[in-house]
Amino acid sequence: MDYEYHPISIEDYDDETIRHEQTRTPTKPVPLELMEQNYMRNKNQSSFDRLFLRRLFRILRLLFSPSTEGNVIKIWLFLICTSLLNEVLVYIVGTIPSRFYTVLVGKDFNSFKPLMFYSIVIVICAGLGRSFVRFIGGLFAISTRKVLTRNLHCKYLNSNNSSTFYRLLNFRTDVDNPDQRIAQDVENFSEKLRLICQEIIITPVLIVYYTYKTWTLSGYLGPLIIYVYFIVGVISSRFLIVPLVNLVFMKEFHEGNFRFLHARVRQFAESIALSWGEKAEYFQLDSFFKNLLNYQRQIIDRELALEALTGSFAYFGSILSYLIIAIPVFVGDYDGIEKDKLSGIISMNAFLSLYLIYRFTRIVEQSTKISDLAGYTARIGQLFEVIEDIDDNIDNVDVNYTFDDLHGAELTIEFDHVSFTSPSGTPLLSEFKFMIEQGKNVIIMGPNGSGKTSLLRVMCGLWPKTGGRMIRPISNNQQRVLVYLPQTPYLVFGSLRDQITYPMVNDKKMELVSDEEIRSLLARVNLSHIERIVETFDSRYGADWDKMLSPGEQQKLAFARLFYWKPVFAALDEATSSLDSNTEKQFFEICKELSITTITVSHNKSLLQYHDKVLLLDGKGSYETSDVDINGSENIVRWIDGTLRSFS
Ligand SMILES: Nc1ncnc2c1ncn2[C@@H]1O[C@H](COP(=O)(O)OP(=O)(O)OP(=O)(O)O)[C@@H](O)[C@H]1O
Repeated sequence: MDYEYHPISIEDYDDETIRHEQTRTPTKPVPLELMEQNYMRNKNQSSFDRLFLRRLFRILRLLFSPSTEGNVIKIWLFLICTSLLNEVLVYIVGTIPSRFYTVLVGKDFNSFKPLMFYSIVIVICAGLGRSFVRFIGGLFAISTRKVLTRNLHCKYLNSNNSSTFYRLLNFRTDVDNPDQRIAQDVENFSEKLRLICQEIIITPVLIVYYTYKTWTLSGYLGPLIIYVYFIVGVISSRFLIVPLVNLVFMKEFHEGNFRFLHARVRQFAESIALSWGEKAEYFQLDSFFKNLLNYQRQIIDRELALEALTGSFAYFGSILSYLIIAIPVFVGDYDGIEKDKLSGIISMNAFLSLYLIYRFTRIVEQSTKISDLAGYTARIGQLFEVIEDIDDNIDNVDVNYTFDDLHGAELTIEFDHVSFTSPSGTPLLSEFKFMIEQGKNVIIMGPNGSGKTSLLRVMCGLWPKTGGRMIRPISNNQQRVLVYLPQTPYLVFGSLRDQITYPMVNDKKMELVSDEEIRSLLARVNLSHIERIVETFDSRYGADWDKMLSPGEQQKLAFARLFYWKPVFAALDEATSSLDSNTEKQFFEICKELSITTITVSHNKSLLQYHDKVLLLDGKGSYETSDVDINGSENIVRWIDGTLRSFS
């Protein structure tokens, strides 16, 4: 399936088209306000209906699948058993006062002592029972979080199609803040689910039991009235839950933006401070925060109405039990029964129906938690759907070959009539026919925004094409085909050894890459002095790498990574922009020595001397190519200047 760019205007968004359209047609970024409007308009994305149930069942299926690693089923069964035991203990504790009453009225000291001992033991057990229910509830929440987060992580960053997260972050305008959804919404979901389950896990068993008991004492009318009462409660609370679900969804959207903004202040602290930008940041953060508070306030307003309804519902339940008892009394069913016996029947009846009603009110009382749960379910469910949608629609027209297919021949990356556009629909290259050959360095030049970096994105399979195909090699375990170095290197959240070996995934890095090897790589890129800055090669410096090294040193470290991997091709996207010309020369010479073919993006004509071919892009779809003739460097510069002038 080939991707096409068809920018969709926000007006075109409707429920059904969004998901399907956007999978095939990545759109230009949507401003935050429009995204918010879009969410508000498509409230059924976060509704409390069949979609909610479908998403919830999907999540529950994942949690309770026997192959799931989190032991959720075992913990769930354990929670049921502990809750039942706790219920029995609570019941026994409830009988203690009447037993004391009998013993005290009869002044029976002999029975008082064992009763006191028994009561102490039972009360301690009941206390322990309650704590255990909470403890196992906590384990349940952890397992839920573990299963959901790991599953999402796996789909987001560890799927067969390695660019799922990139497409999600760059092309999907229908999903905000995936990081917030994975980190925060899943946790909130797990916590709400635990609270609801803890409250009502054994309710079905108790309801069946007490329905039967009430039926035998008061006939079918008692349970029937209670069931009607419950259904009315559920239906009326549903009306108040529906708007709450969307508010919770929206609040989390703003929560995500707010956190992201704070993270950016941290990341760009120096740039902000050097541009005296504190006030601007303060006002921006404050306006985001106000938005967030606005939703939080709307939620508690709505919750007040919901709480008032469920509270009144609970109190009404206690009166209802007397109505149930009154019916047989006034209809005359109990006529002829002695008064003493009648009061016993009435009190038993009252107890049973009250208990049944209490169980139902506990369910209705979960309404606010259920509305939160529905909001989080919408956010997590939507993320699952979009990720799968991306994976189902991967561009698969390209031909990938491995080293084994080559039988010793040279590697090439071939663009076969490739066309692509920018996300806003501007054609950047049309019918592009070009071959990058092993051993022949290529330099890509052109005006700003002409699509040089985008060509590398297409080459690496990140951006979709509107036509054509590529024939390209893929890495195997022994040899990496391509390493990409951007202008601002990506420094990982780890140690010096991690910086050099990135993206190696191996706990045995220390054995695979010796300290000597690191030292020699550092020496090759003139960075030996950073050995003095770090404690050890394995001390982790988190986000501090950006501060510890100057931009030029960061670029040098990126080259150390390149020289460690020795790939066949290196895409150097302005990767030497902060280096002095001697270092630049030295690095291109090392690339040659290590047989690394460079695909360089640069505006710097002094780099021409290290390349064999030049590719000029005009940013409107056309391109020109030429061999770089070192002997006639003035000629090639003249040709480039002339061609670039003709482009504009
Ligand atoms: N994520 C994006 N969303 C929307 N437009 C984008 C995105 N990324 C790039 N573009 C647009 O695509 C066009 C090509 O961008 P690209 O980064 O490839 O240009 P470039 O030739 O590398 O520019 P420069 O010389 O400034 O580095 C630009 O007009 C840019 O605005």
